[in-house]
Amino acid sequence: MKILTQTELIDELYKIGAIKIEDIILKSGDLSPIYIDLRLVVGHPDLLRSMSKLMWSMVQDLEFDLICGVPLTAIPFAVVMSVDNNIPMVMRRSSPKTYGTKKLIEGKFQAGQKVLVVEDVITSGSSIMETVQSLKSVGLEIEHASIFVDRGQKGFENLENNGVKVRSVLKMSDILARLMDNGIIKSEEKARIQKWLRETESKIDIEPCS
Ligand SMILES: O=C(O)c1cc(=O)[nH]c(=O)n1[C@@H]1O[C@H](COP(=O)(O)O)[C@@H](O)[C@H]1O
Repeated sequence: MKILTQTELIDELYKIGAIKIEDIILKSGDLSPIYIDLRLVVGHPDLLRSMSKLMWSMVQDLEFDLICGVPLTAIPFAVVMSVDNNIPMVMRRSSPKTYGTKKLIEGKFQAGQKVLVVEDVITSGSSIMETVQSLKSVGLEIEHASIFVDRGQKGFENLENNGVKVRSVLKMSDILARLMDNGIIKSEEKARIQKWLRETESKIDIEPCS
């Protein structure tokens, strides 16, 4: 299987409509001029596998016992990483079940085990922190997160300040540079998007977590 290079990957993501140069409301409520929609990747199994292999290559030197994808979009990436490398997975529910076992974290684990958290896109890092807190509440330990796209706003810094080190495959700056190289955006548009990303960054904070 051919592993895509960074530029091939950006071209492919643009081709399937996963990189959108249009105003879209973020989780934060801000209207962003660019949006990365990796939910579309499940419709392209070769691309999903290629992206998961790249995510794995960024973290394979680290020590962890389990993998946990942030629900929902990162779960397919976490499954491929788990199956390809024979590392067990756990799954976080958005709220504990009110029936049956009433568990928040599903799967087989023991307190003290180290979990690699997997996420598709980070903006503030708040989605990762919600999963990290749930994992910690059952005694699991989290040191690292594997991300596909870091929007280059404050997520990296917010997560590091909360004890989670981030390794990402792509940064928003790589995406913007490639979109300009292949003529999809012009330099004025790139500058406009970069200005927006810089200006909104100062508003992006997350609560410190214990
Ligand atoms: O809403 C976002 O910030 C966001 C931006 C983007 O380009 N793509 C995208 O998928 N998102 C969503 O926002 C989440 C990450 O935002 P944070 O929790 O602020 O880091 C991701 O899990 C996505 O659900």
